[in-house]
Amino acid sequence: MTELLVLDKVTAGYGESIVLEDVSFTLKEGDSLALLGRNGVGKTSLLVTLMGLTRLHKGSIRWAGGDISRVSTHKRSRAGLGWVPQERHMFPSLTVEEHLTVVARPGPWNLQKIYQMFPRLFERRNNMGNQLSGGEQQMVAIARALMTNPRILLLDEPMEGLAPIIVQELVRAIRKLVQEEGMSVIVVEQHARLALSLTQRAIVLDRGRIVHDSDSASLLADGDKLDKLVAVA
Ligand SMILES: Nc1ncnc2c1ncn2[C@@H]1O[C@H](COP(=O)(O)OP(=O)(O)OP(=O)(O)O)[C@@H](O)[C@H]1O
Repeated sequence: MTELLVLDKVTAGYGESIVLEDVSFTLKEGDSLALLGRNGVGKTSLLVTLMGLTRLHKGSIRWAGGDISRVSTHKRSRAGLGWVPQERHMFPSLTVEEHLTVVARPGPWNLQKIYQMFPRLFERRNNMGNQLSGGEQQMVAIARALMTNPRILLLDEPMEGLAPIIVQELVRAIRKLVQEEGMSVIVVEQHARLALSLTQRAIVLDRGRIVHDSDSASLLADGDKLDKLVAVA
């Protein structure tokens, strides 16, 4: 399969300050990557950099064969980068269904397919954005990104702050996306073991640099190493 995303020695940050250094990796269509590391090591900044919202000091980002290093966020989104930021950005005056239809772009993901993936959103389709639980908001955020028919989903801590029962529902949906739909994903997650169980590959960042890159299963199997790298209990 051809390369979908290629980061080549990416050094980026906010203004003059650098938070990512010399970051290189390649993903192919259908790859799933867990992006792990302690708080503040640059995981969110990496997703934000893919969307063109930091200052790229050095290196390049290639997407589907073209250089997008200097391309606007809007164009990256149109080119198939589906970003689900940590803040869920619900509109209180829009229903669930309106949240989905306003961003729809042609492709396999439509309302019917979304409601199959998230039956709870079908039940809540006429509820307003401010009448949803945190978990339901997260589902809307993911569903909204899917409605743009992206070629990759960038998920920033999708399980954060959610009740265990909802986490299970989300995990099922993300697993289905990755394993059955073949969706390419990068998932940033504090719950390292959960993220590793959902993905094929894992990259660990420390102070903006890649300090580990392997398949997810082998990192999951090496608990000592994982704990050292991400300091989970
Ligand atoms: N908008 C910003 N302006 C300036 N510095 C920022 C900005 N956002 C993040 N940073 C800094 O960049 C570094 C990396 O932060 P980032 O949020 O990417 O880390 P993270 O690994 O996602 O952490 P967390 O798990 O806490 O979200 C931190 O030192 C942070 O203070």
